[in-house]
Amino acid sequence: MSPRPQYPFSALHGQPQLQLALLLAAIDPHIGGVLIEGPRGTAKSTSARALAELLPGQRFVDLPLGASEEQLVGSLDIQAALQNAEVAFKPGLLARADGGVLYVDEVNLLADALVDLLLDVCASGVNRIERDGISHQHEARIALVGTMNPEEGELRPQLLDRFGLFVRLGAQIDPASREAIVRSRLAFDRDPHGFVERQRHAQQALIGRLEQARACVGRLDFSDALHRQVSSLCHAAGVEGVRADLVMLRAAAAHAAWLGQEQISDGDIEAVAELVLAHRRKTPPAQSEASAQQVQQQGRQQPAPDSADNWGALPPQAVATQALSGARPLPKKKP
Ligand SMILES: Nc1ncnc2c1ncn2[C@@H]1O[C@H](COP(=O)(O)OP(=O)(O)OP(=O)(O)O)[C@@H](O)[C@H]1O
Repeated sequence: MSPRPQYPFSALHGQPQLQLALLLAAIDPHIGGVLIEGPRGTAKSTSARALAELLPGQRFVDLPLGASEEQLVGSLDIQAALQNAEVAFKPGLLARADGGVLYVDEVNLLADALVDLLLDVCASGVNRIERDGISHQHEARIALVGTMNPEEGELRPQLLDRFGLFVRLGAQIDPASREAIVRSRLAFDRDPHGFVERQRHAQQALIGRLEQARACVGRLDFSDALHRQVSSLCHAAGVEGVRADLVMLRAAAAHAAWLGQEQISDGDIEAVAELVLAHRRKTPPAQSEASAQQVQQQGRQQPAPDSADNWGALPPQAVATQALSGARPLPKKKP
């Protein structure tokens, strides 16, 4: 009997902002991961596990709150290095998560130094460790997913800013969504293999799409006009530094790649802006919107991540729906 399967990504209900943020972070890990704020039982861990299944490595690594720095980055056996003149590296959790998802539940309760380190490695894509003049490095292409419940303590603003994207899940789930979620979950629990088999086609579509997006995201470039639009949005939100600008451009490119576009458009920027700005904004949204609109002179606004829409049906622009419905055919692979 094969092992019990995971609940599939294609069967997640609603939460379009969460699904979008996870997919973007998986397309380009340099975005710097996703921080999810929300109450218990809202599919935070289920979605992160489901995301791992869409990735080639299919790796899902849980970072325990008590983890040490050595457990995280790995360790070097200095004795062996001196005796055998070769580096003996014992992989840590970061090495295990390479090519997959690293999940940090209650990241706000993790030691600041560890969060710092984690964010550094995930954003750079490389884990480099050095001990007594001996060093070793390995790739760390990781989609980082952190969760926090604000009732249990805030994350320091410095660390907050270093998470690429932010999603706030609403506390209330409307009755229709509850019913749909519970119905699916019960069906899965009753017959996990049958459930997964029925989702196979939709899952394969997501996997193929993600693979293509990851392959082509690096080729996408943006015009000066789009760059200007990003600068004005970030300026209007009163964010510190330029990390938000960098993340917004990367996230917009990932969004365009996900949709199979040849170019990044202002629609891509609008789709990701709130995910990038929500946790960095110093200027209240209404004020910053007015100010950004002066520059942009156009703009479909997407719902703020804490709006009631979190639980509703996916809006038309929700990327996962587009993939699942097949509304937009996959572009032909370039040779
Ligand atoms: N939107 C959803 N789509 C599918 N399943 C959902 C959804 N929301 C909740 N569930 C189901 O609710 C249960 C709880 O989800 P999960 O354990 O992922 O929550 P969590 O947010 O990680 O909670 P905690 O913070 O307590 O760890 C799971 O069985 C999951 O399948």
